Amino acid sequence: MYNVRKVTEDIVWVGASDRRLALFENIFPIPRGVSYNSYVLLDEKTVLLDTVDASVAGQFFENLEHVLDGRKLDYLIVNHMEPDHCAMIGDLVRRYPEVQVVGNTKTFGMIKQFFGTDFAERAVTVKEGDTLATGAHTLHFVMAPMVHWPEVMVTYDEKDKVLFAADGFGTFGALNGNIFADEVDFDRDWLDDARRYYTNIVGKYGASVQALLKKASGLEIAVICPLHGPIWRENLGYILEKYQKWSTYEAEDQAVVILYATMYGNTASAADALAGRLAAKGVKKIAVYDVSNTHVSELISEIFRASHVVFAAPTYNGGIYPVMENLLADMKALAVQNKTVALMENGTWAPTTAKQMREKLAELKNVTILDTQITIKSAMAPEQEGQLEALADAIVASMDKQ
Ligand SMILES: Cc1cc2nc3c(=O)[nH]c(=O)nc-3n(C[C@H](O)[C@H](O)[C@H](O)COP(=O)(O)O)c2cc1C
Repeated sequence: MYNVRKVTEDIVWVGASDRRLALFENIFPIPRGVSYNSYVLLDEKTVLLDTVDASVAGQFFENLEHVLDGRKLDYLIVNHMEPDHCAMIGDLVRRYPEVQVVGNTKTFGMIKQFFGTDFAERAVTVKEGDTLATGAHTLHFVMAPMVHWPEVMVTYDEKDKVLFAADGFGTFGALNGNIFADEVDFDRDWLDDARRYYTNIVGKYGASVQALLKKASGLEIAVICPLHGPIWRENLGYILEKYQKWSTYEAEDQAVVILYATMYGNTASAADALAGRLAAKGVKKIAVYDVSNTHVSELISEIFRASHVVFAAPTYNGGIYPVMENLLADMKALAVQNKTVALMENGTWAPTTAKQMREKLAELKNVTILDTQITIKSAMAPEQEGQLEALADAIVASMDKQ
């Protein structure tokens, strides 16, 4: 059964959701599923903006056929060539043989790589500032390289003031009938997934996102249509402010996140003890995670959110406990920056993780590593109470008063 919704008078959402996929990109757990958004503009010409992942192809083509209602498809605009959006280009061309494919030079390079042809006979190559008049609407093409692939562009509809934002403003989570952010409790139910999506998938490219936000600030935007998750047509400032913070690596909250690794529970106990001391000193909303039991994408998201992060890890064969080492590598890969961090190490005979974690964290930009740190020899001793207090004091002293 078709399932479509109007975004504006002339623009229709024809996307679909997958609630079966366990791992997005075969990495990220998506217990709430994911949507693949696609949009049709019905004007004198008909335009499709991006296709969908192969997993929802059946639903997508049923939606498209319903919306076109016997009309031919004139244009496909390819804003992003990642296969969760471009997978159906080949099928689409077979089903709608008159369609012209609109993309930039890099788009067509990738189309050739994925589909073995660059559809030269139907290709419309656009560049920054080019427009496409479809009747009452004029579409503007704005290049958005490395948000988060090189070929990415966004499309702006001048008439309805709609920005088709590619993966920008996207989030994990299936759409459940309510396709607009103002129809859901975004802050309660979606923000964590939006942050996890952004920080893990786009997070490395903050400078590119900043460049796009600057270009977008010159446009009058009433609606943001992302390729995943809810559409924004109200309170755009909310999500723009989040993007401003995430892309400049500014913490959303003055908050402490404690990340510990443990085999036998002693480092966990010390981490909890620190959390307790911080709470006693008035720190609120402290978050504590076991790195082995929390997906690294959630840890990355929490690290972006908070101003302060404590890393607590055992020494393992002379190195950093592997799961913690993996997290530190991921932080570097995703260009995490602008944090205040503190360290706790454990070791039964030669604890060295604090030094090693310090070296890795020092490679990140704009990271302040507190001098006060704690070494645990197997289990934290009651005599170390003073050290716990001192570390908690150092963390509190480095936090902005709110
Ligand atoms: C496989 C393995 C390797 C370890 N390697 C070291 C090491 O190189 N240096 C050290 O001081 N302790 C080493 N330890 C000891 C742990 O770091 C220590 O027992 C620590 O207390 C574990 O903390 P936990 O109770 O939080 O798991 C090792 C432990 C294991 C199981």
